[in-house]
Amino acid sequence: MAAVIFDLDGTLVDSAPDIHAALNLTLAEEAAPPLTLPQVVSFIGNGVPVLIERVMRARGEPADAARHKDLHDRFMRHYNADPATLTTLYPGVEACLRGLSASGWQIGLCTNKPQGPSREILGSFGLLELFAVVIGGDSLSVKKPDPAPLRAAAAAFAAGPVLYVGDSEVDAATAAAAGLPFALFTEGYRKTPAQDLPHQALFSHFDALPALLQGLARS
Ligand SMILES: O=C(O)COP(=O)(O)O
Ligand SMILES: [Mg+2]
Repeated sequence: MAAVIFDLDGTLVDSAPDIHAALNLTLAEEAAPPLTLPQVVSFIGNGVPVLIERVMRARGEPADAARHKDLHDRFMRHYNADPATLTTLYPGVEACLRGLSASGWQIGLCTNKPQGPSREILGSFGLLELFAVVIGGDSLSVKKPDPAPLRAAAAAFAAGPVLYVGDSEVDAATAAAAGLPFALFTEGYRKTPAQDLPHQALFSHFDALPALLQGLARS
């Protein structure tokens, strides 16, 4: 039985608009100027604590634990209140996931986003029940690119090939560290040229993914 584990932000979903909205609600509370969507996209990938560090750096603020906690907690209140309204599935994602499930693939999620909003986003699209395991940024004491979260997701599956699908430098590094074949989705939040990231396959639309996964599972 083959299994495929997916990253979430920038891979299955374009979640930046909701993250952007929650960050700007947080900044508006202190009459601070808003961030642009491209700025916020560039901050996503390493989980919420790093997202907030990057916001503070972009605003020229010095590192400060109390300030970081205040921004983090206020952001999470806004984000948890509304994580899915502006979030969209990338084209072909639903058909791809349902097709993989129907043809016997086991499916998992490994994301640096906390489990709560991750589950809520998948649930809002009616897709949560397709996932046999959900590992979020708060599931373990470490986040991707540490391989532990991906290994924890892979451990949910019985013997057989386990593949990973993601969009970013973090995902490529995590797959390499975990020793899993990696399919890179090229339309997400990546900042590095795809050819400079370790990967076993590339794809720009989810219609192409099932055939790629079949090939990787046989290799
Ligand atoms: O929450 C993030 O920073 C990114 O999450 P991801 O691991 O789903 O890309
Ligand atoms: Mg991602």
